[in-house]
Amino acid sequence: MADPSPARGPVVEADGISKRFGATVALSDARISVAPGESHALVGRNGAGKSTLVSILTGLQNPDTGTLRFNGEPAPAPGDTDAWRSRVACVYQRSTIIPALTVAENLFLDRQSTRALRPISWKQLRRRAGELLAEYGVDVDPTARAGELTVEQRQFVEIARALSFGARFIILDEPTAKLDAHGIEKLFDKLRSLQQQGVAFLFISHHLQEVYDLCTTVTVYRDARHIVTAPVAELGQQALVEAMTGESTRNGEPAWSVTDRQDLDSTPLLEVAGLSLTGSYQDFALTARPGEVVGLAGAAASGNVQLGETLAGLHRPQSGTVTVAGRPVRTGRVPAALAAGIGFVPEDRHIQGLIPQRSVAENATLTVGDQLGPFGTVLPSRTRAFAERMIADLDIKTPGPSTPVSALSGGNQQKVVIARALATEPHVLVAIRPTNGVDIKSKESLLGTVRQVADAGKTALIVSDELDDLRVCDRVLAMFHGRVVAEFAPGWSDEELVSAMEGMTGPTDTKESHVSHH
Ligand SMILES: Nc1ncnc2c1ncn2[C@@H]1O[C@H](COP(=O)(O)OP(=O)(O)OP(=O)(O)O)[C@@H](O)[C@H]1O
Repeated sequence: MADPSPARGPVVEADGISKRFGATVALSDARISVAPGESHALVGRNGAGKSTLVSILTGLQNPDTGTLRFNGEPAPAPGDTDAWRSRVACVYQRSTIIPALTVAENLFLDRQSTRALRPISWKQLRRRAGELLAEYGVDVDPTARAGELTVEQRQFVEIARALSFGARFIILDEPTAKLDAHGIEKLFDKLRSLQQQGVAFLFISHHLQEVYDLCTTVTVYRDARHIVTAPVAELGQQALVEAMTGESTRNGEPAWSVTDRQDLDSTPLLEVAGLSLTGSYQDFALTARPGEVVGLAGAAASGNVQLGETLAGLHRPQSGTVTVAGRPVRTGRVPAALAAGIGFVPEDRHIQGLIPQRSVAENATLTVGDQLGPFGTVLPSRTRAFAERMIADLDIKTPGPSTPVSALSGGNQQKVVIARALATEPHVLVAIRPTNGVDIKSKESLLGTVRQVADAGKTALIVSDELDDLRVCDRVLAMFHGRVVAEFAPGWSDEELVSAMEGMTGPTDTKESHVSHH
């Protein structure tokens, strides 16, 4: 349980931390210090060493060098799980909640200690779960199955569980990656109220706006090193990006700004008509031409993700047709979608995207169909050449094409997924939240790559609720509860698009030419 004595010094203080993995230096003489009750952001490009630091701060890995103290005292011995958990709580981007179990079971799962928190009967378990949830202000029924909760409710349960071991310090590693705007708002409210109770946090995010919204202090890592720690208020966005990239961004126009595109009147590459999937979306229609990047905007329950997945063959719609380059595509089958020329970037690279033990080159070139068959271990030179080009084009940080993707940082794994979708030279690229977990600089080059694909005469569909993803699009369809509620030409304002995604479709200003209702 929580140490009742007042905190002596920083909740965590790490100094001179170095860590190598083979030839890769993940951290080099890095440091971090978080004061009690502080909201501290840690930012850096993909592969900067953030996750490695998290694994060291939580006792999952030993640093090669350096010192680590919690509340002024040396870190617990490796493997003393209870001692680590009582000093530092952590919520990872990937949920550790088990959907088939109740909330109460999830809360008390995996407790090795025999101390007060361990209940004996179901009744007691439920009561203790209720108390625990109340303590952290989490309004969730302890008897509900975790799978029935919303993404943010599940995350709250996870936060409550992590803190229930007594720590007053929590690490949140890209906690907003799976949330829509509404969920993010709720998470931030929760974090602010925890902070008022004296909980400090270390917040990792690629969304710099979130850092400004939530945190008072920011630390920047670059290439395994500590670059700067400063009050958020003293470091403008430009200075922050410069610290992350080591380059000046002055007069840097974003690489993905949309230019005038008049040449879009050729035959459609993608035609969708009357597409419906019960419970997800109804009567969806779209005609997209070569050279076009179309955005499919929408919040969590809008159906936009299921629609993108349907185009990739992952769901069989109840009705409707999909046509690529004039040929009808058999729906509901991934190989058929691939063969028809639909390239796909899935939402969850862990589930649908990658084979972790395989190399960067293999993952970048294998298609979903290939995954089903046997696999050679020798890299053909063509595969290697393609992979090397992609590594350069997408700025993938890896020792080389034969490195297993499991050794890559999260953002760099995402880039491999994109490379793979492009490997088949698809007519139509369907990308779901393609820049999820990708740092700001790589985001530019990645969206620039999508733009190039379209400029080369293909069509791209970006399914996302990220405004930066949608800004690259030639037009954006906004979905709400399974239907397209508005269409926007370039030049839309954040407010009007966000309102449309939230189901408020009334024209909010006089730019009628940008909004047409269906
Ligand atoms: N288990 C491992 N084996 C080999 N290399 C690793 C391993 N874990 C991390 N690395 C390497 O260490 C470096 C730092 O990775 P880390 O995951 O800490 O980056 P990150 O800042 O969290 O990036 P991202 O924003 O993409 O999540 C990367 O070059 C990565 O490839």
